[in-house]
Amino acid sequence: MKGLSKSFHQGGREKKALTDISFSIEQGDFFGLLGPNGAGKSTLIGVLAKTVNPDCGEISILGNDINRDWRNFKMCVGIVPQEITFDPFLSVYETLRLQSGYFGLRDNNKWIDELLEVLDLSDKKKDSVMRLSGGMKRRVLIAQALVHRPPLIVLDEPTAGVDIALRHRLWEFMEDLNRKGHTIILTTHYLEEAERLCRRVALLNHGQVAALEDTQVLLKEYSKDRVIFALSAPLPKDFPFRCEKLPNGFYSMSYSGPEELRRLLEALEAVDLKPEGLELGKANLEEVFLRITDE
Ligand SMILES: Nc1ncnc2c1ncn2[C@@H]1O[C@H](COP(=O)(O)OP(=O)(O)OP(=O)(O)O)[C@@H](O)[C@H]1O
Repeated sequence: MKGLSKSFHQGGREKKALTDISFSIEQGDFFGLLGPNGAGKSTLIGVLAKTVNPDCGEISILGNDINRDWRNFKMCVGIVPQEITFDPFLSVYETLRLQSGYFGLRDNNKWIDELLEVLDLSDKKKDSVMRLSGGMKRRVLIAQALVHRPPLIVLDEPTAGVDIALRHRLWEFMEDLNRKGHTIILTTHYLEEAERLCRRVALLNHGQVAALEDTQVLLKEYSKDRVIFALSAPLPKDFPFRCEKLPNGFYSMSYSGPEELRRLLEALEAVDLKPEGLELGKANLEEVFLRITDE
């Protein structure tokens, strides 16, 4: 996508939801789209779904422009929306057949059965969608987005409000889809989820790209590993490392790499202090997120 911008006008006021968004996602990537509430993630997904008309900019998938090649474009992408909306009178199976029809796929039953199997919905296929539990409805939404085997799958908060067991199953399912060659865009408020799954992330803030990086690079750049320990005596004032005293009396220090940690331990030994209850904390995406969105 290149130069995408979108403003909404409400009550005579202009709200810029997206400002000059430009980035590309490589085929086969597992890409995280992150950002606080109101950052513009849903608007961007709306542009991909063509439910939001951008003021300017271009967007294409595998060389198909959203306007010039809409028929091919829509075959390239499957979107799992955040909100659950179904035709209440249809069964799970009918819902998926209807969606197949939308893509002009008449003979799609074999693939629908496979999807139902892998999403553990086979025994629900005749049930009305509205009678399913929230987690099951979410799985039907995923099946619906996959009926046409799109190379790009966009998942807008697919695990919001689902229990831990199902969340893990969905993670495995997404990883499997990615292994099979599907490119995935995932938006989530669970940063642990993004950290675990996404190879690259874009962080949107106030409608702009605030960071766009390999997840591991971002972790290295913005957040440090941390060591927490207790001491039997206070640290001397001229101690060469900056340690923060926590409310529980423990000390915490950020460090980069094992060499710096080794030097800290040696410095403690040099002043006859022995760290107790030493705990190492890994850098995490939550810290990166807070730091960037705060700035
Ligand atoms: N249809 C609309 N009319 C007016 N303003 C809108 C509309 N859709 C979005 N906005 C505004 O655009 C901005 C971006 O909203 P968007 O829903 O894209 O954010 P988001 O990152 O998806 O947030 P969340 O994490 O809460 O889902 C917000 O300020 C929002 O109020």
